[in-house]
Amino acid sequence: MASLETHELLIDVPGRAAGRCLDLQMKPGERWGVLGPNGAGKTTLLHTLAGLRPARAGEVWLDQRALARWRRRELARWLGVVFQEHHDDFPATVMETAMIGRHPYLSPWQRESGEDLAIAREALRRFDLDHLASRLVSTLSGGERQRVSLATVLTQAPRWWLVDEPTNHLDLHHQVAIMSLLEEQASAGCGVVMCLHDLNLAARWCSHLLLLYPDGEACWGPVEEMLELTALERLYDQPLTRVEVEGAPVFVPRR
Ligand SMILES: Nc1ncnc2c1ncn2[C@@H]1O[C@H](COP(=O)(O)OP(=O)(O)OP(=O)(O)O)[C@@H](O)[C@H]1O
Repeated sequence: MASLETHELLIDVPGRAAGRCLDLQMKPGERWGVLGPNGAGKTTLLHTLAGLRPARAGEVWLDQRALARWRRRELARWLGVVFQEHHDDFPATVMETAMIGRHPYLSPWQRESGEDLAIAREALRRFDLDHLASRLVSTLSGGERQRVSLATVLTQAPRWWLVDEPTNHLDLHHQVAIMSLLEEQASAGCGVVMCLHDLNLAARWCSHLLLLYPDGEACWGPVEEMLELTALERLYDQPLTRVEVEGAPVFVPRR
């Protein structure tokens, strides 16, 4: 059971006095959405889950082993992270960037094989990036760069996807494409944790939700239990209207 768990985890949000300890049990096949207003700690949590940032207290466990006991290289095969910000200072093409996803599988001096290349090509095709394979990433639009980041993680083929705002910069077609891909990954036995700002994408595509409040409070559970109007209004400090569309809840901010 390659589950991702947090044991009495307190994320380290600078300046925050306290918060609720998180005891999450996230299982392969599940799609967790992390919701909360700006500054609530969504990215901090994601980075803590990835072992990129120390917790204030508690531990993250992956596959029944504390993250601290994993070797970095081994972890790189298990956890794929899509960051919110793209740092493309290094002049690399789209294909070269996607191929970074194969590095955890290669020894230091080993060159990528034809199979590695085929995996990267397929990931680029999946994100409509094949025609941009030889372009420098620095010349791409925001949405194209986001798709390169996602394609790089698809090339990496991790067991867990940790994605900070997957639909950032994406047009509607590509928003649905990435959410479908994450659903597909979960159906194939991967786990997904994604920070989202769009309540309606969360309602439609997530199996579980974690609500993070700015004061450090938190609650979590299956999506149908978490989409409670007053809890969401308190979360965003924003009156909302709930309607049903095609049997699914849709939340609209009230003016
Ligand atoms: N290195 C840092 N130094 C000081 N404060 C920080 C640092 N990193 C994060 N913070 C603060 O911690 C809080 C949580 O940040 P985080 O990025 O996790 O929020 P978020 O919920 O992802 O927000 P958003 O929705 O805006 O992306 C914010 O108030 C942020 O300013």
